[in-house]
Amino acid sequence: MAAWLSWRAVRLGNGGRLLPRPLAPAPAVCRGASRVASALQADRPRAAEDLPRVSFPEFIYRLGRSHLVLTLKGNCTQQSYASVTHQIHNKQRYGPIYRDAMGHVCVNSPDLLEELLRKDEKFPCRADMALWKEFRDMKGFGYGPFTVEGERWYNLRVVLNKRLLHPKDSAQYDGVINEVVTDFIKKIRYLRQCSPTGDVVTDLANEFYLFSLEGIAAILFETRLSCLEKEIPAGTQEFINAIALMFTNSMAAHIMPKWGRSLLPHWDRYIAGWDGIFIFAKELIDRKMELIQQRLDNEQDVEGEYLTYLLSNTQMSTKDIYGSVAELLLAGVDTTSNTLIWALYQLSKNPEVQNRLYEEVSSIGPVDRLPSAADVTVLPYLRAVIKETLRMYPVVPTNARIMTEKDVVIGGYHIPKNTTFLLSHYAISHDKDTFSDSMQFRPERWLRDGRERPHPFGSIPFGFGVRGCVGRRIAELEMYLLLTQLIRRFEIQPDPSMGEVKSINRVVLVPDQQLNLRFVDRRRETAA
Ligand code: HEM
Repeated sequence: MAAWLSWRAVRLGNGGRLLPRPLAPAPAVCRGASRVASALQADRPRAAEDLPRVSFPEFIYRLGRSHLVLTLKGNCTQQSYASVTHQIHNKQRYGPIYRDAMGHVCVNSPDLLEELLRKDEKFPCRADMALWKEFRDMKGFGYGPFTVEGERWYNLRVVLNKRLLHPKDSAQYDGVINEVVTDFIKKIRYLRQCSPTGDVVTDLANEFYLFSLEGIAAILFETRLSCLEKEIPAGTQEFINAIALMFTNSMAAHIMPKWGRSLLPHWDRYIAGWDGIFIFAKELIDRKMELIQQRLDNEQDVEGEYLTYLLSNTQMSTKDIYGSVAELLLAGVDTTSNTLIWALYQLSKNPEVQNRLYEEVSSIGPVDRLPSAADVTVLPYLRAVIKETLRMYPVVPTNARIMTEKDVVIGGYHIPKNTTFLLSHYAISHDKDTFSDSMQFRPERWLRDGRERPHPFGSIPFGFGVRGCVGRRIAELEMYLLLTQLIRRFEIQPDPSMGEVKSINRVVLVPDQQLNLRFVDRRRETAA
């Protein structure tokens, strides 16, 4: 997901606006943290030009180096454009607030992140979504939660939040998620049987991708896509290919000037990708509309979950429903799938954590009793495992905000409106001052057992405030239910052929290599 979160931001700059005159005399020329500290101490805010700035040659050098490393590892595609550790390096070199080579203001400490997000506007703006809007305008589709802005966005969120975000509402999806989890476990058993040792599942990223797609589609469309069958239906596979086509050509489509669109193939591929996504979503929505109409014609009650709610209980137009459902679907796949990959990877490397988790999830009863949403809310260690996974691997490593209404003072600097702020979530959640042993997987740090709580803005993987993630509750439920079922049945062990897996930034944080793990049956397991 989340191409929208940072690619757009990379292009925006400060909206072309010239920075205003300094409000206070410029400080002596010095770099990095000491300069920021002097701004923080100043009575009056300093000008944005006084912020330390990453030089263009340095930016190019780092970009080139990370591409070279990934290329040498055979892992450089159009999407892998930067190592995420540059955030940590930049903080060490420039301090907690600085400008990058494009002029965006990078916020890189929990305190400044809190200061910025608490000053967010009534209708927060994440980034310019011009290119996404262009497709929707071309084809007559409405805007979804990522593309709509201002009061219209707010009104849309009121509708979308209702059946997704409130814990009580999201809990109703545990039945449908459990069905998907059960099929996923069958698939895992089948796949490991196919391995020479009978217990290794290879390329887990692909399997979790299919799981997440099946799960989110089951919730949104109230329809199973059969992603977890041995043979994926042709239409579903075309849809998966369309998502990949759109994302792999997004970067080029963003960078190229309009006149280049007819000369290079990327624009047409980008549009073809969106077409595939919308054709698929539209077909499923249209089918549901027909069913609802039939029931209404027969004077029967209309029952169902999310799509039925959107179609029959809200004032949304059909074209807006197409737009919203497509965006929800896109946002709901890479995010949960990558988080699950990282969770299993860390559990395989930390058997003592896995044992503690196993003890906890076993407490809910026999392995063949499906866990409910209510069960998982009382499993603090399970929740801590997911929280710690998202701290170490924030799926969206860089988020963005633009203050569109007025200038803002952050960290003692006066930042003009329409400047893009890049929020360095990866570095912030690895900050040694906030998290001791910040490179270690320590779920305990999140337990409410009397220990000191980490800074509330140290790790905010779902964002913050009214524009925060709308899918948070169902993503958490999916991850809790899947982990509960997996850990009760299997001991997850590293595959000896695998070395250390590092994260790279492909807009979402992904492993730098294929992940294979061993799924070994637990001795206490009773169900088949
Ligand atoms: C581990 C799972 C997930 C993570 C870590 C995650 C993270 C995020 C983050 C960081 C944002 C930006 C928030 C902000 O700017 O303050 C976001 C927005 C969003 N997410 Fe998620 N997400 C996840 C799963 C999902 C799922 C399953 C869905 C779909 C149901 C979803 C739908 C959305 C949408 C529609 C937005 C845009 C909201 C808006 O602009 O109003 N996300 N997500």
